[in-house]
Amino acid sequence: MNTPIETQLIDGKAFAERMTQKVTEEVAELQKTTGITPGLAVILVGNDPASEVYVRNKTKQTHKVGMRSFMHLLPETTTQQELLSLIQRLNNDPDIHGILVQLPLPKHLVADPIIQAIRPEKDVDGLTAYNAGKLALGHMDGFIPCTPLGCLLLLQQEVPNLRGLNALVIGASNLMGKPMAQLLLNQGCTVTIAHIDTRNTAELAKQADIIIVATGCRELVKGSWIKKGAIIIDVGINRIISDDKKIKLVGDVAFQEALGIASKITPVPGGVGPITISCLLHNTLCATKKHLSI
Ligand SMILES: Nc1nc2c(c(=O)[nH]1)N[C@@H](CN(C=O)c1ccc(C(=O)N[C@@H](CCC(=O)O)C(=O)O)cc1)CN2
Ligand SMILES: [Mg+2]
Repeated sequence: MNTPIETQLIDGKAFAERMTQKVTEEVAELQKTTGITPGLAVILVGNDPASEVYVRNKTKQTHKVGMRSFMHLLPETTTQQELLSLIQRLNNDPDIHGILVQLPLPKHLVADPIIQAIRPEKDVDGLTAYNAGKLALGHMDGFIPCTPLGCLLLLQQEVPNLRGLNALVIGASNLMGKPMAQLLLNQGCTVTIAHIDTRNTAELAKQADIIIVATGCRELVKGSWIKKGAIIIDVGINRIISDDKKIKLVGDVAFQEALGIASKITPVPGGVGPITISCLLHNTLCATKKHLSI
């Protein structure tokens, strides 16, 4: 008989609060000992409403931990060259220790050359070829993209030894799926990556001890895909109109179906999302310390 098991919710919000508190203490200590305040520059091009919310939260939390925030809100009409010139200016500004270009960029801009223009020492999003290459080589001292780093920290809290576990990463973006797979590989997991052209994702999921999903397809992962006792990390954030006509956030996992089958799951909202910004602040603090060689 298929008896349901108790599914534990992984509280990302509480984890993020603890992490942010630690960054706050370290920023105060750094200021006391060196007089230096970490500075984070965030660039947002255009008016994507979700990006505006994320960028506003980044500014708010940057101030809250005692760092300086340099916000660049650019119009939709910004050209590739204007954006590259701004990045050059920020690269050379000694008050700025971290630079981030909020993604996605408007369609007329080509994201990769813009991201690659960021000096690797200020690339707190971990998206330059240098930092991605470091991670691919198994080095953990480069900058690691914030969302996969947050997922790894949550997983390590739940499962101290990940060695030998079967992990399925669904989604292969540079921001999430690819670095996530590298991180899990570096932890000793047997990693499979499923993506848009994968034909048997459900079958792969049934073999997985850990499923990490970041596709933007609402409720893609069904209860029937999940092995009993698996751990699910849901990175998806999809906005839907609920029966009572309110906007509701749902993940890439059919949450209700997963209950009773998964041993642990991150909820949406309140799972992975909040840790993304804590990891950004952590990376900015690390960038400042590296700059000071401490
Ligand atoms: N340059 C980058 N662009 C983007 C990144 C990134 O790491 N670097 N990640 C996402 C957006 N993002 C931060 O930028 C982000 C996404 C979600 C959350 C969050 O707290 N989510 C909440 C729900 C909030 C809501 O949408 O109402 C949750 O899941 O509980 C924070 C940051 C894409 N772009
Ligand atoms: Mg584009």
